[in-house]
Amino acid sequence: MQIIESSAPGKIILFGEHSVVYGKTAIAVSINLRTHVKIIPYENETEKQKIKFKDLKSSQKVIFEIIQNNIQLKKWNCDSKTPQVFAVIFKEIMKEKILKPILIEIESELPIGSGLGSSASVCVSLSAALMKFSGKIEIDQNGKITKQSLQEINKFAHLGEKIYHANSSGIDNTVSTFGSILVFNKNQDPKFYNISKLRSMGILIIDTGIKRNTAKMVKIVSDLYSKFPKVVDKIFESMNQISLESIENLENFENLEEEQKEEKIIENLQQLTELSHCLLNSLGVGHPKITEITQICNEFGIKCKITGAGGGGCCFCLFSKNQREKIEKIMLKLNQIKIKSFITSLDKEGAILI
Ligand SMILES: Nc1ncnc2c1ncn2[C@@H]1O[C@H](COP(=O)(O)OP(=O)(O)OP(=O)(O)O)[C@@H](O)[C@H]1O
Ligand SMILES: C[C@@](O)(CCO)CC(=O)[O-]
Repeated sequence: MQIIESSAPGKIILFGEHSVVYGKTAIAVSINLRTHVKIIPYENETEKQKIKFKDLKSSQKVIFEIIQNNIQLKKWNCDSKTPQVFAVIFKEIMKEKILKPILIEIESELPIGSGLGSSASVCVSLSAALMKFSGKIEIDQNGKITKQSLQEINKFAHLGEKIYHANSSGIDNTVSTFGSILVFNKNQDPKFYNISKLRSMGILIIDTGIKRNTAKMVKIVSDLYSKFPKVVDKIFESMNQISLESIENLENFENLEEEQKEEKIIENLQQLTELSHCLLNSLGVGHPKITEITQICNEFGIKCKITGAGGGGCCFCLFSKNQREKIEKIMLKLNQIKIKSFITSLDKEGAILI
């Protein structure tokens, strides 16, 4: 058997994190930082699967044993839920198939537990690789995974995401599976926009360095919602409206020249990200470090927003070609106070096999 390799992107949520869990519309985009999975035939040991987290400490190596086609977690000296996620996706995809011993390696370009969808990209790339391993994946004549197989990958990946946090809306795995600009409502079919609409848009990612856990942040919002349902629902509704406004914005300005049109769209998106950020703060998922970062960005007239669950992790600024100089100044200033930042861009590619 040959080595199987897959990858899937991380994401930022432009609008509607948290409210999306309650059935509101949100917008996410895939970014060009990816998680890579390798399945390597493992010749020496029989009846064993190993999974290696290249980004986590080497002691956090897990051994699975297959006993009568059932996966047992034999050694699990690791506080990540990834072994459990792997076991569930593996069982679901492999079903009754005879298993060959394999080594699975997971490695990511994404900061982990930081709002860039690291867990979803693990679930998606793992599902894609295991689908290939099981021989169930369909590839079209351009060598791409077919839409139908992507839908299956997404379904398996969502099972994994639900282990990381039970209340997963499915937005992170969906954007990681299909890529592009995703309009997501968990009660409707997903809709995608071509990223050529925002070809020149840059994204500055700023990492507070504060690790947090999506499940805990989702719980904070759910507690607030239980206490003040009428108030919080109004906040969710405003967030929903911001998403709808941004879709209109993407579809507007047909009468303008391409470049002017993109400038206008980005300008409006920036204003909407500021509104969205304030609403997230009101839900209790902000952090003093993010407030400090937001103020620095404001000094240069640039808007900054939380992405994902909040409570630390990463925040981002959207910028147009003309704002590049300001962004570089922000990066310099952040660097002086030891805050890491980097520039990335949209990536239209979702899950792929290499
Ligand atoms: N490269 C990786 N290798 C192994 N496990 C990983 C890797 N990346 C992420 N994980 C798992 O995902 C968990 C982080 O998931 P979590 O949902 O809290 O954050 P996130 O996905 O980065 O953020 P968000 O859901 O807000 O976008 C980690 O604690 C780890 O268990
Ligand atoms: C916080 C949240 O809305 C987004 C996490 O990236 C959770 C979810 O939608 O599953």
